[in-house]
Amino acid sequence: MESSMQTAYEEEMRRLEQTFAEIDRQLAVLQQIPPYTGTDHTEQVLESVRESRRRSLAAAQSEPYFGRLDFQEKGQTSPAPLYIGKVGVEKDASQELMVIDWRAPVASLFYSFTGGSDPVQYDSPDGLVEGLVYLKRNLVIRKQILQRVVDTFDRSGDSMAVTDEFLLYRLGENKDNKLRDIVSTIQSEQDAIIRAVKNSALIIQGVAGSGKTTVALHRLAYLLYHYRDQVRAERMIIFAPNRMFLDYISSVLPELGVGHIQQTTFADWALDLLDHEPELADQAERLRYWFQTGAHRPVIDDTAPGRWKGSTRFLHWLDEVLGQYERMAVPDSDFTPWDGADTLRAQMIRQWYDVENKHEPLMKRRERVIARIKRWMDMQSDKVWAAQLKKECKKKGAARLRQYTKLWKEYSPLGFYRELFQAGSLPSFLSQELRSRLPEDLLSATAAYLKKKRVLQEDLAPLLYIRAKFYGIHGELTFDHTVIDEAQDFSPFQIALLNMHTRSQSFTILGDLSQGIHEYQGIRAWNEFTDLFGADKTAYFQLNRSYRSTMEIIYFANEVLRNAPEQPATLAVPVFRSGAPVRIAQTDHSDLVSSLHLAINRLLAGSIETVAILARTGERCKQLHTQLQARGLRANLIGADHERYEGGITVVPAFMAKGLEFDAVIVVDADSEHYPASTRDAKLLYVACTRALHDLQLWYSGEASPLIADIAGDFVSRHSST
Ligand SMILES: Nc1ncnc2c1ncn2[C@@H]1O[C@H](COP(=O)(O)OP(=O)(O)OP(=O)(O)O)[C@@H](O)[C@H]1O
Repeated sequence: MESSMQTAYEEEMRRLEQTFAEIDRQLAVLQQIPPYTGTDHTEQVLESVRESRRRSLAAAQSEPYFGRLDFQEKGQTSPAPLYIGKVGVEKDASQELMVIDWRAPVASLFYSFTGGSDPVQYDSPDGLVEGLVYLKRNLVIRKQILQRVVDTFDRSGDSMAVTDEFLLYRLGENKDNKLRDIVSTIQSEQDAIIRAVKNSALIIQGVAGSGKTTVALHRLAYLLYHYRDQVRAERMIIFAPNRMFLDYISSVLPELGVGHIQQTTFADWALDLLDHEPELADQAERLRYWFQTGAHRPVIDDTAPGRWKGSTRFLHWLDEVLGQYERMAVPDSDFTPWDGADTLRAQMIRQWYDVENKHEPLMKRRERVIARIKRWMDMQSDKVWAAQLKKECKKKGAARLRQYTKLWKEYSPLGFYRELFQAGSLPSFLSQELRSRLPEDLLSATAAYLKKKRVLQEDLAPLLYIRAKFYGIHGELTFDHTVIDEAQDFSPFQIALLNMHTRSQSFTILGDLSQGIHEYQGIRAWNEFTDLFGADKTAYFQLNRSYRSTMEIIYFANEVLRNAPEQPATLAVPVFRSGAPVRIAQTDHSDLVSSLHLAINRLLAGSIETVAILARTGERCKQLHTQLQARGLRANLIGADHERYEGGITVVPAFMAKGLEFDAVIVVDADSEHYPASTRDAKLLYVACTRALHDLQLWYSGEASPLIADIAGDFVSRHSST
């Protein structure tokens, strides 16, 4: 160790000991107070504050901070060291901040500072604070042991740039089966997103591995800290593509000290709201259909059911239908409860519906008007004095009301939706002209599913839209903030629907158009979403640096995209982390499994811990998995319904691997049949390649995929056998 670093290490050891002593002291004080279990509200609140303090101090006890920034505020005579950790620690006696919470305004300097001798500033509650940075230091403390001290900027040194040394050290580590927090190495472009203001729809286009998912989770922790009076964790929601992905990201928020945020898939959330009246059609079947290769491959254009039903055109169509329903729902007939009673004119009922309950949702209006008719009927029966006659009138009245309400049918969202597609006579609120605007095959295919109470993914947003129009959206179903991950696979209709559930358009929407492999339901350009919010209510960010993979892997994956007929808008820029060249190998069909077995063992014998075999289809994965198991290799097979990602060796279809990462990836069947030269296939292969952190191999037999056939450079090595 150089002597200056030795001195730095010793200095940090002393500081660390003082911090531990203070944390221990504060914890001891808190632990001496017996937990309050009584019913007094004030005491309960105080106890919950103490409990959360106990928990955060306990977490800080083993790793109190990870960074130090020496900052001299304008007007001060010398720089002061600021220690930054996951939770703030104040010295009780002096209120001096021993550790600053990473989300505090001053901590933003630690992340946004990119070097140079010029003054820097941060936004504090009292206005802009200016000053000079003297030192940026990263500290690795594990289980109370100071393991590393790395200076990434030193004003007294030779270079004025912040170095990537510490970041590279972190990126070089292997990954287990969970995504982790990145508080110690958040980059300035990521920090800008994390700290962006709450009330705007943030749309983030980020290349594979740019940290989108991670950044979104850190942003939630930031919003909870910064807007603590306006947002609650229970009122925030994250939509992720599948349950396995939710499991994969489930550690980050607890690591950041955040709990209770709803994390779900759109389908699970929607089906809950629809009381599980419909059932989702078989997902595996659907994926098989859209991801097949060869002559039967479906064409994807704007008439694909997912794109059609996910469009704002369909939303407007539904609006027209619901408008018709609103106009025609009230029966155009007077109501006389029994012979000899007054008659309630249709016009009056209409007035109750159109004027007095105008602001209620449709089914609520129906309920209110019918309740009003009942009250009117009670007033009528009050005029009848003879008890027996009164009883008869009431009975008659109830029967006639039943007749009347039959004319005013009560619908569930599914029941209503079904009528829109049903063959035969049209419901009164659906004109022939309106119906004829739906494509014929869409009508028949949807009707066939609905007959069995089954729906497709793209039916869920329309159903929820009908639900909202029927019953409204109550407080508990509105969100303070909504995060949508892999948003390129969402439709404009879904986003419009979620906007109805989200206060102040407070969204973090993230995705990558180059990974848009579910184009049959997703978007092609981000303006399909920005148009919904309006340009002034949207903030657009781009993340182009990729942190997951080595330079070699990123260069290679970029070439795959370049070989597609449609050129990508942006390409990933790697951080300077070099590894082995991407290995393209020809393999013989007959010894594929033994080659895989060998290659996996070779990888595991080195520094690799997680390996994925990525194939084109679920069936192929099943086959390979069985054969590998037969050779005694323990591997996890991941299918459409998989709920957990266990790490180790994984066999998974490329489309299911989206969002995940592995130390090493072997893409099998990278031939011209499985990955022809189409943009769809290029995106799929890009997703597959960018799952790898350190090692990527593509194996093919026969003819190599045209997407990889002529990629050349020192980032790739070609082999005639595996
Ligand atoms: N600032 C950072 N410091 C350290 N690691 C980082 C940083 N940013 C991202 N990473 C790492 O890069 C990897 C990719 O992150 P993440 O999965 O959030 O990216 P993504 O953009 O959502 O990727 P994809 O679109 O491919 O699913 C993760 O291992 C994450 O920990």
